[in-house]
Amino acid sequence: MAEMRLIVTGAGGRMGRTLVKAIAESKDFTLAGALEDARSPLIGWDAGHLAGIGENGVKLSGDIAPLLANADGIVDFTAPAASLEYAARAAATGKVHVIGTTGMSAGDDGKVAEAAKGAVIVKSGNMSLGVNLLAALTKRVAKTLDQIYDIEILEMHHNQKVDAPSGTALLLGRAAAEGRQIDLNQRSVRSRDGHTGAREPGDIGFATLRGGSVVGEHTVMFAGPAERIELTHKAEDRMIFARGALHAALWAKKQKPGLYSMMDVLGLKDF
Ligand SMILES: NC(=O)C1=CN([C@@H]2O[C@H](COP(=O)(O)OP(=O)(O)OC[C@H]3O[C@@H](n4cnc5c(N)ncnc54)[C@H](OP(=O)(O)O)[C@@H]3O)[C@@H](O)[C@H]2O)C=CC1
Ligand SMILES: O=C(O)C1=N[C@H](C(=O)O)C[C@H](O)C1
Repeated sequence: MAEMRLIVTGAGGRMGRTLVKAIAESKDFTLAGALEDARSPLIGWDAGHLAGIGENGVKLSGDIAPLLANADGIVDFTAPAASLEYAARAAATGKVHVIGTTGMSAGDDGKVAEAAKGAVIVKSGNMSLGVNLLAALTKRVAKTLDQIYDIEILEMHHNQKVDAPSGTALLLGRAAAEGRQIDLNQRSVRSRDGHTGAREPGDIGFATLRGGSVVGEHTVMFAGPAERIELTHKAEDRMIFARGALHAALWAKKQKPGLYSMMDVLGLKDF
């Protein structure tokens, strides 16, 4: 089988460097380009060097246009504005676009859905098998237990993370809401401070911790009378996200244009 040629965006970032390494470790992919913001001081640096695997001859560039003709897809862990631009480029050229970027607004999600009319887009707040399995379990438990069990989602990440709650926490919240057949937007409590009053039954609460070098930890709690059920995932290495994203890219190559999630990729939608 021919290798899939992938452009990695944000190639100087934590996930970009991990993706460059994951691509080098797999026989299924070739690095077709490495991008950073055009104003980045990393433009011109060697992507392999930055990833700690030795020079690979792919220099970081600030312009995706000339790279697209020789690529099958884009793997993108950057920032919301950048991912919207790459989604539009993917749609215009019919390339696969795997989006791991979190912190997008509802309006941003609408633009991604629009772009997915012309491209196969896989977007997920977490590309790991473990978290997507956790989401499937969360949905099932939320459906089984009645509303007397309060749902709270706790996450912790490293001190450089810029968005909260994490994309994963929101993904787990949506899974819980789906299990309970409620609208997360109507029932989510993102922060508590001061005299908040008692907890409203049926709300889904989010709590955020930031510190140190934590890759990503998430717990969904079902707190009932005299007992508590907790489902937890702890990411120990960003490689789990990178390998998930590459798996998604290969899967996407065989799909029709549309917007897909990792639950589609992993066959967990009807779990
Ligand atoms: N879905 C998942 O499984 C996972 C998702 N993530 C998400 O991925 C995103 C990135 O995370 P992380 O790697 O830790 O963050 P980093 O800040 O380390 O990396 C992001 C990189 O993207 C660069 N960038 C910004 N704008 C552009 C642009 N227009 N074109 C190309 N590159 C650009 C940034 O450059 P600069 O610093 O100069 O702005 C930076 O180097 C976050 O939203 C995070 O939440 C992370 C891990 C897993
Ligand atoms: O920014 C990160 O680091 C991570 N972001 C994703 C999120 O927002 O959930 C996934 C992972 O937890 C790491």
